[in-house]
Parts: sequence; structure tokens; C-alpha cells
Amino acid sequence: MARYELVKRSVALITLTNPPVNALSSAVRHAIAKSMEHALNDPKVSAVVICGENGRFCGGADIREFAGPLRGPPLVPLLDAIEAGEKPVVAAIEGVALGGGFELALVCHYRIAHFKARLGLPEVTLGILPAAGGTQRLPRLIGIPAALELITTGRHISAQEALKLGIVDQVTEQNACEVAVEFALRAVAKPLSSRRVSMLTTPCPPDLDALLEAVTMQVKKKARGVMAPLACIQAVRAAATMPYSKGIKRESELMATLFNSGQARALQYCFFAQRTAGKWTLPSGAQWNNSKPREIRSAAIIGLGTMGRGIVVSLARVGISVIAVESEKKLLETGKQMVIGMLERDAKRRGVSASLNLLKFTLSLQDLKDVDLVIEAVFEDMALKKRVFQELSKVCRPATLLCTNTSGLDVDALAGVTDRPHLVVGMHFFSPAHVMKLLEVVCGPRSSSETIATAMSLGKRMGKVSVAVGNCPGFVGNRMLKPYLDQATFLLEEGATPEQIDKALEDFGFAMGVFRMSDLAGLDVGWRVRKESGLTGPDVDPKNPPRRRQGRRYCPIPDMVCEQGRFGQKTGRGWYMYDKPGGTNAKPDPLIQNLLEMYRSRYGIQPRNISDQEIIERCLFALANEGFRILEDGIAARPEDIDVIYLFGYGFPRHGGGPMFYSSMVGLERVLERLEHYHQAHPDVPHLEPSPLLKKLVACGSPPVQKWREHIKTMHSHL
Ligand SMILES: CC(C)(COP(=O)(O)OP(=O)(O)OC[C@H]1O[C@@H](n2cnc3c(N)ncnc32)[C@H](O)[C@@H]1OP(=O)(O)O)[C@@H](O)C(=O)NCCC(=O)NCCSC(=O)/C=C/CCCCCCCCCCCCC(=O)O
Repeated sequence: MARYELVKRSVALITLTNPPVNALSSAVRHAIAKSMEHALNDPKVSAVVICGENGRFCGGADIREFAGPLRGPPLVPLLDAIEAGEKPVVAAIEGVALGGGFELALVCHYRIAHFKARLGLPEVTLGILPAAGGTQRLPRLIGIPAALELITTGRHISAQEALKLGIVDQVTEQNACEVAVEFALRAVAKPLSSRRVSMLTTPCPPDLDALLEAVTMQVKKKARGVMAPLACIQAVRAAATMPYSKGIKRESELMATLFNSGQARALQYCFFAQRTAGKWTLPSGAQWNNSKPREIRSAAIIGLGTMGRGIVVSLARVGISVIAVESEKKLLETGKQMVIGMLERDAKRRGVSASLNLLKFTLSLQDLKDVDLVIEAVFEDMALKKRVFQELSKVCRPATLLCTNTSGLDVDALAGVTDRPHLVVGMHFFSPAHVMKLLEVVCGPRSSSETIATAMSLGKRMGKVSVAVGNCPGFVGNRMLKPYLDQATFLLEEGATPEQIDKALEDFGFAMGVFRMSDLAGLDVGWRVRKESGLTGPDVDPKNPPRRRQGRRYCPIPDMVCEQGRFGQKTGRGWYMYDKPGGTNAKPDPLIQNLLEMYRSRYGIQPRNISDQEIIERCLFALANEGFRILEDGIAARPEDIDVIYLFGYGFPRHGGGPMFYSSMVGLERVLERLEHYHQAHPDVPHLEPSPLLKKLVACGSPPVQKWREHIKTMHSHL
């Protein structure tokens, strides 16, 4: 777990050897302690260099160990002892120095970083704080404002920024380890006291309280209800106001509160869930590590609407040549100008030059005959999409992959009209596609493993979090959205307001409540879907729209809102009112209040006070209940996949872990009991009827999320 060598006759070189990221597991900590003891006691050794194997210094504490009882040498005394040693210790930072890895570097007397290295204290993103002295040493080294920013955001910084901030002593383009050894030899016999960061006095700004207050406000606004950043601020305050010996105790007290919290468990679950999602698997045995993706050099996008434009930008900025196709000259020109503007702004922000030379704009599908992959992003209309796929089938060479960006239509029906159903797959981007990280890769029953591997790998290349899902109406994300939206509108009928429901969801941690989100997405989208599925249309009596349709409860209020031309932000009116069309500042609208009151009186509904708890339970348990059904149906392979979709595509708060993890935190028995209660009260809402899988899991003693798969195995899989 750590290799010990003597180099240049007097430098002890300690190499951490715990692939893939040299995490500080109990065995690694043990090996560091032993190696340091050896080095400090060996008279031949005059200096020490610590580095990591395979070009990675250290990715921090072993997060997997947090789930069990803490074993092995504790980190704080180990690091204190390194700093207190009488021989100079130099950190040779290559790859990453994160969390505990960064804290290890901070106790070394000197730090040399490779120019490509990244450093940071990302503990806050895991619901904890840098509790191996990081909150006490970093402010002493670089001052309170800069330390606060790094610790409360968890941002990774480049070696160059670390040099500017005074975190590292030298940045090198050569082998950092070799440079560090030479550096160590020169450091021998130099006094070490000023190099022991814990002994430094924290440079304290005169307006400390005001600064801490301002950062607290900022953090509360950005991450509503999240505990870890607030605890980080308190720990940094200790570094400013207490000697190290007391500050480190405060750090440890604050860590103890966070460590066992539900938020920390949820955030650490999210870290692993995101990585698990990349490891897709099909019933055929094909999976991420045995299916080779094709290399994609060129792609075409059909349709330059909002989605198409975002997809073009996502592809071009990772170096893929893109042909963008529109049906009319005017649409093509508008799309082209928008794409160029987006790429230029994106390149400026990233400090690179815009890859405009990779783009071609055309009105002719004939230009697509040689591309490696096509993504269709036309209007959400099955007949139109089928026509496009038939045409593509004729035009593109036989090996071209044909992908659809549909948000819920049948991918297999599209595959069926082509000459290559095995090369057809869904790539469901989220709007705006160049910003949103989520990509649902929709595997049709005939999509080949190579096709799926290619779509997943292309998603990764574009920086997306890609999740493989099965083919059913709405796939995973949008299928689950229906019961969630339904509950919100039923609550409106019963007495709630859009702003009350949104506030409850935003206080829970959602980036946006359901009505604000719908206004942003456009209310006409759902209206069209309801019309197409026969739920509403010209046959419905506009004066007395029925509240039961297709054998179940139906809320006509969203249709009534759309009938008034209120389509959300884009029309300046929706569930809220906005200053102007396209405005984003949502204000409660008395007209909506009126509409709700008239509606209730027309149907004789006595409005009642609805608690935030009821809002959260009905919306979120209905959402998770559909997630259980999706697992039963084999549309998602694992609960982690569903959670990742909701975290990255729908603004579910990370500190809640996602709908499935949240259910397990609340307790599956409780979720079952509440769903039974609400279903009894609303028997005409089938989505509230607890799913068989939920019942099964409760009957099996409510196993942790990671074990649910064992209980789903026997069920049917569409993946
Ligand atoms: C940037 C990365 C390092 C690498 O990225 P990439 O190359 O893309 O690779 P990945 O796919 O992300 O990762 C590869 C695999 O490695 C696994 N991995 C990565 N990092 C870790 C890790 N730190 N631990 C374990 N495993 C890790 C990853 O899961 C992949 O494996 P798999 O595919 O899933 O199988 C990137 O990985 C990254 O960003 N990593 C995380 C970096 C990070 O967040 N580091 C901080 C960790 S927390 C920390 O360091 C904390 C330090 C303080 C410790 C103090 C401990 C004291 C405990 C005291 C508690 C007191 C309370 C007691 C109360 C009581 O009484 O109960």
C-alpha cells in the first residue's frame, strides 16, 4: 500500500500504491505511518519525498470506508507527526491531490506540483468537511477568503492557480517526483519551523465577521438546507480565532455532526451512483466492459430547434465534425447564427478558440451519406420522425448509427422503419443540451451492444452523465414525471397554490418547484401530449371539463391554463406571471388564484389547508412509486440509475440522494404506509397504489438500496 525506497543515497521515497486513486485506506495510512517512522529513524535518510503510483498523488480518504466502523491509524495524528518531523518532507503532486490527499500535501514542508495536477478539498460535496486539518491549515497558508471559497465549494484548482495562491512551491513540466527529490536534497539543513503550516498565524481580515456572514448568506442561497458548507464556515472561523490545537478539536466536533448525517450518506451515495450508472449491463451479458464502442469522428443533427442547437454545440466542442440539417432556409440561417454565437461564448468562457471549422449547415439530407452517426432532433411527432428515419435509411451508408432525441416516443417503432434496427438507439438529451449533464441512452429491443456502447461512450466524451434505460413511453425520467405532476395539480384542486407547492419542494431542496419548472419547460408541450393521447381535445366540454378520464382522476386545470394562451415563461404568463415574454422572474398571478377559486366553486370543492408534509409525501412518494414500477418492468437496471437521472435531469437535491435513495432514508415501511393511506383517500389515482416491488422489499426487511437488485433479478428486463 506504500513502497519505501532510498534514492540518491539519502532521500526516502514513499510511493502510495493503492490503485486507482491511491485513496488513504486504513492499510495505506498504516503503511505511511510505518514508512515515516523508518525514514525519521534511519540516520542515512536526510529528507523524504511522498508521491503516488501511476501519476496520481492521492484521491483522499477511502470513501468506501466511511460506511463501516473506522479502523486503522487515524489521519490527524498521522499527519501532525509528519509535519512535526525534523527531516524535510516534500510532496510530489501528480494527477490529483484531493481531500485527505491535499491535507497530506499540506503537512509536507514543501509541495511540488506537475503542471497538469489538480488540487482541492471536495469533502463538502460528500456532506463532510476536510477533517484532517484542512480547515485549519489552508486558511493559515492562503488566508481566510481564498480558503473559505475552496473549502465551501469543493472546487478543484489547477497547479498554476495553486502556485498563485501560495499552496505549492513549484510547478514543473518534468517528472514531479524527480524534481521533488532534487528539491528535498536542497532543503536538507534548512530550518523547518516556518514550513510547518499549523504553526503559522492565520492572516485575519479586519472585517472577519462581515466576511463570514456574507459567505454564509451566499451558501444558504445556493445550497438551501445543506449542512456541510455551513459547518465548513464554522471550522474556518476556528482557524481565525483559535490556536491550531483548539481549532483542530473544533474541526473534529463539526465533522462528528456531519459524518453520521443523512445528508453525508446521501451525498456519498450520489458519488458512487454516478459511477455505477456508467457500468451498464444487458440481459444478454453485454456490458460496459465487454462491448467495444465505435469511434465517432463525424455526426449529423437533424433539426436546429433548441435541442438540436445544444446537441451541435456539445459535439463540436469535443472535436467532432457536425453537419446540421434544417428543412427551410430561414430556419437554417437562424439556427446557424445561434449555434455560432453559443460556440463563441462557450469558447470565450473556457479560454479556447471556437471550433467553427467543424461545422457545416445544409438543407439536404444527401450530405449525410458519409457521417458516422446521426441524431434526429425534429419536432416530437412520430409520423414526422418515421419519415426522417426512412429517409436516413436510404441516404446514409449502411454502417451509420441512427439515433433519436425523442423525449418519450417508441424508439423501436423508429428502428422498425429503417434497414438497420440494430444500429438505432435513443439519445435523450435534456434542455438546454449543451448545459444539462444528463443523457438517457434508450436501448430498444433490437439495439446492438456495440450501438449502446457507442452512444454511452459518446455521451461520456461530451461530458454527459449517461444512463442506459429501456424503451417505454417517457423512458425513466419523463415516465416518472407524470405521477409527480399529477399530484401537484390534484393538490391545486384540493386547496393549494402553485407558489405553496413550489415553496415546499424548493425548501426540500429542489432547484425549482414543479410549477416554476413547468413554466420554464413550456406548458404547451404537456398539453400536446395530452391531446395526442386522447385525454383532452375538442370533444371535451370547455364549461364543464370532466374530472375523470380514461377511468381515472384527471385534473383539467393545466388544459384551462393553456387554453388562455399561457404557455409559461416564453409567453410571459403560465402558472406565474413574468415581466415580459422570456422573463424569468416568477410572480404569483391573481388571475391564477381566481381561476383556482372559480374552478373549486364550480365543482363544489371545499378548499382545505394542505401541509408541506402532505405536499412532499404525495409528490415524492408518487414519484418513487413509479420508480419501483420502472425497476419491476426492467426499464432501469438499478435504483442508482433512476436516482442519477433525477439528480442530473430534474433538479432533485443531491443531499436527498434521488427519489429511490430518499425513500430508503425515509424508510420503505413508512413510504408504503403513506402510499396506502393516500391511495385509500384517492382510490381513483392508480399511481398512489403501492407497487408490488415496494411491498416485496418491505416484506424482505427493507434492504439497503444497493441490495434491491437482488430482489429485482427475477423480474422482467427490457435492458
Ligand atoms: C478525480 C478522481 C480522483 C478520479 O476521477 P476519474 O479518473 O474520472 O476516476 P473515477 O471513475 O472517478 O474513479 C475511479 C475509481 O476510484 C474510485 N474512487 C475515487 N476516489 C475515491 C476515494 N476517495 N475513495 C474510494 N474510492 C474512490 C471510484 O469510485 C472509481 O471506482 P468505481 O468505478 O466506482 O469502482 C475522482 O475519482 C474523484 O473525484 N474522487 C473523489 C475525490 C474526493 O472526493 N476526495 C475526498 C474524499 S473524503 C476525504 O478525503 C476526507 C478527508 C478527511 C478524513 C478525515 C477522516 C476522519 C473521520 C473521522 C470521523 C469522525 C466522526 C466519528 C463520529 C462517530 O463517533 O461516529
